[in-house]
Amino acid sequence: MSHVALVGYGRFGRALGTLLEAVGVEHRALDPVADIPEPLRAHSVHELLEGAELVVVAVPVPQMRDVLRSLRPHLKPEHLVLDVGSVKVKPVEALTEVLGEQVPWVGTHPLFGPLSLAMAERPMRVVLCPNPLHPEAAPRARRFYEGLGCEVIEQSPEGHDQVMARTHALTFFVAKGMVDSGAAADVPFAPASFKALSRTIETVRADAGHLFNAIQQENPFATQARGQLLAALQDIHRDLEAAPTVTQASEAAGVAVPGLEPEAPAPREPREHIDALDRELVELLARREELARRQRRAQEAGNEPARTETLLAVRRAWARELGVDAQEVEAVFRAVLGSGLR
Ligand SMILES: O=C(O)C(=O)C[C@]1(C(=O)O)C=C[C@@H](O)C=C1
Repeated sequence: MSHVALVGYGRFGRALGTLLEAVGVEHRALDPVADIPEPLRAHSVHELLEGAELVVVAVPVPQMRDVLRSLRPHLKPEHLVLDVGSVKVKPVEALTEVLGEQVPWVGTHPLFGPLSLAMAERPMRVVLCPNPLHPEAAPRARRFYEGLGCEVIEQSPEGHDQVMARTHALTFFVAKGMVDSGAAADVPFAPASFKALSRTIETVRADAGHLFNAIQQENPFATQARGQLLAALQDIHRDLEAAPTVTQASEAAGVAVPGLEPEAPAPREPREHIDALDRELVELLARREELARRQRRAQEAGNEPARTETLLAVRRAWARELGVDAQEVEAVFRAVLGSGLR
């Protein structure tokens, strides 16, 4: 494949570059503000696009239209332009308006980012929004993403944004509420149920605001989803305040109490939990294999046996900490290190 042109080298552009490198796809990047390593840096739009087939626009959604306008005079019908924004209705409007029928384009949303890529999380999913102006663009984009190891889901821009309003936007909304109200600050311990949200809370804290604003303000369905959530929370709050106990409140107002509903799911058998855990173990082995491959590429050849001994000693210590037989755990890791999965 000819090289991929990355327009924008922020958090996502850079992370995508690493993924391209991992699968051996050459890329070049242009960004007036980001630090781009010299071998990858294009010094002009002309240099960026020359010889490229795929042009990935990885800029904040509010800048998309202007960036597309500045690229437009340099784009040719041989190019394929993809955006990677977290919302789809507005970027697709900008693509339609600026590139129209002349230059092939398609809207896409990779449902992963720098954090999940750094941890080699799988599956990597991408939503693709085919458009009638360029029916051949979606299959080309699908081939590109599948070549990177992604699963591709096709959706309309509206369908995509409706789902994102109820998932992405609301999760970040709740997480930001917890950050801003101080609820999530310096918790000394937390129950397991908090863990699912804690990653989003960390993302909200690390985000300079671009991601949060894009998924809330650039999604035409987010206002309504937030309003519905707030109304539901107000109702729940009012019911809780009005009723003396949870059980009485649920009987009076229909608040669902897990486990008390007649159709509460039956607890899973240990066998099913074991199957689920084993599936997770296999997924973890796949991620470990990928990270180990990256580590081998990054690190200089050194004293392998000494490294292995240190690694095993740490795992034996973890085993003791968790009350598992240290020798058994060592044997498992020796098997992993000795297998093709290392
Ligand atoms: O993996 C990360 O670093 C992310 O934050 C990924 C994440 C998210 O899960 O919120 C961020 C924005 C994208 O639109 C999709 C995924």
